[in-house]
Amino acid sequence: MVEAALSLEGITCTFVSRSTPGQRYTAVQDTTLAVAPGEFVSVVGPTGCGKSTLLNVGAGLLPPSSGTVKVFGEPLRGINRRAGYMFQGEALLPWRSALDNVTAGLEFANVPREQAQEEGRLWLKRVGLGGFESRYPHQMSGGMRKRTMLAQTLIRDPDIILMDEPFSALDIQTRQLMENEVLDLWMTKRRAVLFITHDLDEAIAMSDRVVVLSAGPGTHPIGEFAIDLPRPRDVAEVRTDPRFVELHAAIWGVLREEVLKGYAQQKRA
Ligand SMILES: Nc1ncnc2c1ncn2[C@@H]1O[C@H](COP(=O)(O)OP(=O)(O)OP(=O)(O)O)[C@@H](O)[C@H]1O
Repeated sequence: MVEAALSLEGITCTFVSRSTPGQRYTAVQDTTLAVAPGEFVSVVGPTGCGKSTLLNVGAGLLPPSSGTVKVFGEPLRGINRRAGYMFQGEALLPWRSALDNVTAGLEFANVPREQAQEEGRLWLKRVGLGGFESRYPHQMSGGMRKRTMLAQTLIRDPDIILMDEPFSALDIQTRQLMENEVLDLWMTKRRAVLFITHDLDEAIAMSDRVVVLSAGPGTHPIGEFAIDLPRPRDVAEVRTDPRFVELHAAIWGVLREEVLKGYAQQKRA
């Protein structure tokens, strides 16, 4: 069997309340999830169920209360250096130009400035931002900022790419363009991707496999679906494929109840 690029084994995450120290909340319970090298896996689940928590565990940003994280078979200690992480929100430094934001990771890795700048220009071109090197974040649209973040994440060529609802703030057209761009880049490099989304259409259109999480507390996987749609895919066109419709119905059958539970919990909170 091929060694998983990222493997979360029996992960439980319990948070202690800061305001009431005796109070605990188990967000994720006994979750096992693996991504093979070159595989694109999406995790879907109701809002607040623990998707970001799991991704933070995989990134090494949050040590689990129990369970093991392995990266290419090695137990993870500290930050996952083989992973690139694209966050949900804005993660650009406002005082740096697009180019200087993209090259930040290379700078921290002590890559000589000239080489970093050359690679940065290349990556900005790849994400459709050739000519926008000197723009500052406040001078760019939301879509341009997301493209810059994508280049910033991919420039270090990580073996594992962790993405937390990267396009949720974008309008649907820009979002689909970016989803296709990510798929094109992924097809050329075939890195392991763990992609978090609450959008089932996006998950099916992008992935090889979709994992469904239960509502919290004690979130855990309750379903797993292989997405056998042919590649290359266009995320807009693939939605009309009868197999897509079939998969959507099957996954929604599992997810629907959990979404309702998650919604009811949020209303109570
Ligand atoms: N550091 C923390 N301390 C206390 N509780 C936390 C902490 N981090 C997350 N939680 C709680 O754990 C649960 C899961 O949060 P998480 O952000 O992982 O959910 P999510 O599925 O990514 O949510 P969304 O879909 O809204 O982005 C939530 O109830 C959240 O309030």
